[in-house]
Amino acid sequence: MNPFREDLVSRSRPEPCSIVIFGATGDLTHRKLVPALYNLAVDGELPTGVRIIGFARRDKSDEEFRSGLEELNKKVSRSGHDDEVWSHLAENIFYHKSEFNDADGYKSLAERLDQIDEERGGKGNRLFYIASAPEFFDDILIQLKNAGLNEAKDGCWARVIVEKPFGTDLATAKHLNEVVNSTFHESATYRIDHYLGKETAQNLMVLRFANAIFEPLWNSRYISHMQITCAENLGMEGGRGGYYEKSGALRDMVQNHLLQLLSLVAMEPPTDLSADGVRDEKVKVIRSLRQWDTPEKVAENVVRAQYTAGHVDGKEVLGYRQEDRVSPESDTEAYVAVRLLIDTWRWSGVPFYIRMGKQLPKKSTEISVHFKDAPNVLFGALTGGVPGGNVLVIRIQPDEGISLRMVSKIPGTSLRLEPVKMDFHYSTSFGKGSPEAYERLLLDAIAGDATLFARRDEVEEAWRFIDHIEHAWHQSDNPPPMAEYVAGSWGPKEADDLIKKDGHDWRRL
Ligand SMILES: NC(=O)C1=CN([C@@H]2O[C@H](COP(=O)(O)OP(=O)(O)OC[C@H]3O[C@@H](n4cnc5c(N)ncnc54)[C@H](OP(=O)(O)O)[C@@H]3O)[C@@H](O)[C@H]2O)C=CC1
Ligand SMILES: O=C1O[C@H](COP(=O)(O)O)[C@@H](O)[C@H](O)[C@H]1O
Repeated sequence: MNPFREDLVSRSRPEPCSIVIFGATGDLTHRKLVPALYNLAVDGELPTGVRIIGFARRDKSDEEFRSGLEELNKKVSRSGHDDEVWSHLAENIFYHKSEFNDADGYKSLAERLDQIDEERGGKGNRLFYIASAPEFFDDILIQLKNAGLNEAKDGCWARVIVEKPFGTDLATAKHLNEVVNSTFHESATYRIDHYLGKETAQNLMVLRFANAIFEPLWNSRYISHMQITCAENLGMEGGRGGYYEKSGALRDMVQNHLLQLLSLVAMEPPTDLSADGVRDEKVKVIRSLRQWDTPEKVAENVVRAQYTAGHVDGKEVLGYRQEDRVSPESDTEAYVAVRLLIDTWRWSGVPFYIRMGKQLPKKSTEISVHFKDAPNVLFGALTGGVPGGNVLVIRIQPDEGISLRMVSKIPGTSLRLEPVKMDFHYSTSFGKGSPEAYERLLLDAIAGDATLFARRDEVEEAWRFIDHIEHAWHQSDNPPPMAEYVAGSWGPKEADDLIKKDGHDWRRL
């Protein structure tokens, strides 16, 4: 639910509904979606009368489906496993067996949904969650339409959540958008980006627009540059290599999650907090990105790399090209660093740097805002100054929080300066952990609030930017080279050079 003033946001209360999950025997449903619904139930936030209908092709009874979900919920739920809450939820879980392209399966789904509503007093609201591999997205949407399940009936609503990846380039994203919008109205379409559901990502707008002290400084006059880092200490575990080979770091993380974070940190204040009010401003940021539209510009502003064998968390790990389901000649990047410029009045001349990599020393995602140095006229003369004295760090995960680095006098009789840190940790300030991103996002979709979901134009603008880079890498005559870094290190030397060219360094995490 939108945390802001109720009278300023257009959304309704979460209502009873049937949530149909396509791909319900899969990993996402078991590890994320059902545990998220369970946690909402534990916190008393799930409206009574929410039903979950799993749709997949293998044979399973309702009971078998429930017990498989329960087994995993016990392992992964952030609030443990309460038998009473679970059994109440489980009474409302059903399984529907069908192939994604079988028209009869959707006809019988429609009948089953009506029957569940009739027996259990449901209203007929429907939330369709497409949690399948992307090659099935079209089929599922078209079959929903053919079965009339896309239409809101008798004062009820029908909405669709579409999982990532939302296309693999601009053309495929546009095609998918055509299919989605010919099936569901844009206002009933929820393109999920789980980074937008993370607590600190949501807090970005609050930090910027509910505190009078930051916004006056939030521009090229006071900010030297910003960095967005997403470090992961995993490689291609669990057979992910096959998927990753077709994706790579740029498409897997930058096109969606990291450009979404960039748009939140760089957008103008929205005129209101409605879904479109916020998304209108976010899309302007992505639309204003200077395009790296030649191989030369890509070589100058983007670094791609693969890891070689090394050690992460004290364990020996393989190089990217030796990973399961990865080609020994792979030209897929497991690391990317991009220098971005946003051609707006506010950000003229301020570089933004995004880096993302697998098999780095630790898992950490953060945004750092580096302020310009104070004039060097007073303390500089005595001490040499403290360059990079003011940095605001927004920790997205783990240890969610915000810190501000400032320069202080070291106690003593002489004038010596050193940076110190003011630190806010969610866990200690609020005394409780944050909900999982999927909890918040599922509840928002049930409540009809699309603020934290990507709109069609945002997705397409992001692909427009990414496509030029992918084109230079894979389709040009002089592709920029692939760099290397040792697994467990902080990335390739070329990425350090990229930021050093502007006189900056990556923040040490
Ligand atoms: N797993 C994760 O953590 C994340 C996943 N995602 C995205 O979510 C989506 C699903 O991922 P994930 O759960 O990992 O995938 P899985 O491969 O684990 O699950 C695929 C599901 O699709 C069903 N399925 C496949 N083919 C058919 C068919 N022809 N007809 C009916 N059902 C079929 C399978 O059913 P059956 O078992 O009956 O074959 C299974 O339920 C992907 O788009 C992925 O990118 C996004 C973020 C995180
Ligand atoms: O979407 C994806 O996200 C995960 C990282 O998510 P996080 O919430 O753990 O930060 C990433 O590992 C994966 O490759 C990507 O597909």
